[in-house]
Amino acid sequence: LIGIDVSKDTDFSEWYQQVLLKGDMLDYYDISGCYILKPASQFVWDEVRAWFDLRIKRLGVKNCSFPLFVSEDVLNREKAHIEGFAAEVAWVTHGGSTKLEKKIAIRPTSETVMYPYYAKWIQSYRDLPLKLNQWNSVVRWEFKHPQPFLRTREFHWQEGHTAHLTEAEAGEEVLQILDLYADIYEQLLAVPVIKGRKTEKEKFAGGYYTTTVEGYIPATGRGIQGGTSHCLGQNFSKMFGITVQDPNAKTEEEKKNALHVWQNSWGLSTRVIGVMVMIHGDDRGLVMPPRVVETQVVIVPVGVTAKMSDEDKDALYKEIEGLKEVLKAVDVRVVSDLREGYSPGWKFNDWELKGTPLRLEFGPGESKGHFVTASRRDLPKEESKSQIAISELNTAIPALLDTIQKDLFNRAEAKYKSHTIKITKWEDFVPALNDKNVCLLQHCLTEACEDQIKESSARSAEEQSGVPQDERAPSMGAKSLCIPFDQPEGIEKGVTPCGNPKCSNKAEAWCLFGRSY
Ligand SMILES: O=C1CCCN[C@@H]1CCCn1cnc2cc(F)c(F)cc2c1=O
Ligand SMILES: [Mg+2]
Repeated sequence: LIGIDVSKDTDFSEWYQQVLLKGDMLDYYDISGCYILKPASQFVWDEVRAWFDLRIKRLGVKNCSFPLFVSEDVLNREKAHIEGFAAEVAWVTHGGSTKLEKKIAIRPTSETVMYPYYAKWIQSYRDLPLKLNQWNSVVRWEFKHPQPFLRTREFHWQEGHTAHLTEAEAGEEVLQILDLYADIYEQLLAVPVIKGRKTEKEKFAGGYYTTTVEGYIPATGRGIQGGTSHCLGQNFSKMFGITVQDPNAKTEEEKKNALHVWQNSWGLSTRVIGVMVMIHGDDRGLVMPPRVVETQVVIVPVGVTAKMSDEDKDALYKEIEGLKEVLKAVDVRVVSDLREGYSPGWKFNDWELKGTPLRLEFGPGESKGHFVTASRRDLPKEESKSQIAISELNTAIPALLDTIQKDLFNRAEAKYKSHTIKITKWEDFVPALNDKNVCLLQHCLTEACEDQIKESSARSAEEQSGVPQDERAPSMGAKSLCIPFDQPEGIEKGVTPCGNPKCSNKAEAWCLFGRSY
């Protein structure tokens, strides 16, 4: 087992694969776009799930399970909804050697599976709000190069689907969920995100509007969509006939016209793990946030030499077990690495690859002085060591883990902020992208302009690099990431609104643009 043999800065995609493999987060599978989540990454997803599940239940959401399969007729229920996605649908065509009469789709998302039952179950306004969620996996047969966690053909996620009597009530919930998504990133994964609304071009076409949390990957300077909470308006309730009687209807006439319910749908996937790894990892491997990592502290015996007597070694190991108990008593997830035949240095490297936030070295010196030698994984080696008195362990270690969590977030936030720049002159845009920035443009929010910006930024990248765009690789064209809720100060009059010299529209809002995943 050797370390990472490429640098994050010079060969990012190779670095990412090695960090995940050598950090024991996943293993590869013979079907392209599919990966095995090993316990280290499953633990992260389980922590995210427990945290989110508790909070959506407080909002009155219930979990349920709908079938994995969607009949062809049901999936194609509304051409409009599916047309742009047809190429991504995976189909079952045989049972054994018997060809099926009609092929069956594997769910890519569950609107068409669930909403016929919403129409059946929702009769009166007293059945509202209906709030159901599924923790499941879905399949999308992506064409672009797969990337572990970020773009996979099967992925685990949650998909929430709610129905409300009024637009206002739906709108309130859209934002409650978006806030929870932002909290997952910022509080659990130590990843800063920007909240905003998707433009008409980038929103979920079947919906009314899309809100999103947008992350930023410093190593590539690319934005990344972290999770989406859509208001579907009445689009799907009109498609599927989900109606209730108007509770305020007075006359028989009014009673007859049914109200179409207002719906939301919201999803967050195991993509969160990839974002966390890409942001915090370094050339020694994973760097894991204490809040979600399976093992927060590892205790490694040091100074155990061949000339040490067995009883001295046993005594030292016994002391280490005692230290573990002290930490377990304050809910620290701690292990000791007593493997024989491996040097301390080998063990240090192994746990650094796994991104274990804190290593405690304990040998005869520490034992005599009643302290441990602590090493923080998130700091450069030379700055990472400190001595902690054994009597302080039960308060100092939890505090130190909390400090590591906060420092990881603060460093990532500083990088995001310093690489988000306001552009007021078109000629500054592409150079800013090439400097690994995401850009705030005063944008007219028209789709035509977005297309223009995307294609001219892609073209100038090709001209500069001389390399044609690989259709399966992430695009070099910049796209709109979101219209941040937190808008910079007012729109400057007279400035080319959307960075598109040919645009003569009025600037409507500051819009975040960037190359993305
Ligand atoms: O993004 C979410 C959150 C969770 C529930 N779904 C919404 C919208 C999903 C948009 N979407 C996204 N991808 C799709 C891929 C397909 F193959 C397909 F048939 C349909 C879709 C599709 O509708
Ligand atoms: Mg897609």
